[in-house]
Amino acid sequence: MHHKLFCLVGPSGVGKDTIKKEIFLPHVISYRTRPKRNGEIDGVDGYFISKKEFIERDQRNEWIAKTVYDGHYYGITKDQLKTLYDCPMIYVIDWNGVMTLKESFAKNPGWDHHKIISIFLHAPIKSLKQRMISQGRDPNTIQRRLNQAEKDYEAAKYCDYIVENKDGQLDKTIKDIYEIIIRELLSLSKNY
Ligand SMILES: Nc1nc2c(ncn2[C@@H]2O[C@H](COP(=O)(O)OP(=O)(O)O)[C@@H](O)[C@H]2O)c(=O)[nH]1
Ligand SMILES: Nc1ncnc2c1ncn2[C@@H]1O[C@H](COP(=O)(O)OP(=O)(O)O)[C@@H](O)[C@H]1O
Repeated sequence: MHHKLFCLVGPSGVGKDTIKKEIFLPHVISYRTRPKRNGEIDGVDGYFISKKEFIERDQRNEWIAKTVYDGHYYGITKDQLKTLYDCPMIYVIDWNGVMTLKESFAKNPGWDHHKIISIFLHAPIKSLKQRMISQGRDPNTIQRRLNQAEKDYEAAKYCDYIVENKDGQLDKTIKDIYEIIIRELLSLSKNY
């Protein structure tokens, strides 16, 4: 039996990575082929690898929950989820990846896809833009991510929870997410 996997889903700039770091749970750190942003650390904010390595590992079927976002590849290996045997984890992932994970869990004995809990983080598009500008992200990348945001918002209707991350209210958002996590973990213990 494994623990619950809390997936943070949402458009760029909504605050997924910031919130992930504030939640006191082990993180699933994904491999990615996009360049490192200022201040990002390899092995902490992601494993930054080349497209060539990603494709080679793909040919060996190593990835589950892989995706392509803005021309870059992202994924994790099944082994990275072994921590779930000991405790719950948190994972920043897109809706594509949540679906792939659910399918993969459903096919594997001992893995329960109901234990994948998706939390959609929402903020209006003008906040996304302002937050990415404040981070000093490159203007072209910001524009491409804002174009993609329309599509990212659609995932909200499929997620288990929607949390609004209002401007200047990060603490409230974190509290809301902790409440969800605690509620979900209590329901897990009741089911045992
Ligand atoms: N399916 C999948 N999506 C991922 C993974 N890692 C990150 N993502 C998603 O890829 C997208 C881009 O992530 P990132 O480059 O960090 O950009 P940001 O959302 O602008 O911070 C986001 O929607 C993430 O949720 C992964 O391992 N699998
Ligand atoms: N509630 C909030 N109000 C204002 N700024 C926020 C809030 N939440 C996050 N931010 C800021 O928005 C920026 C984008 O957050 P980030 O976690 O990188 O987003 P994502 O991972 O979803 O792309 C960061 O500079 C972060 O500090």
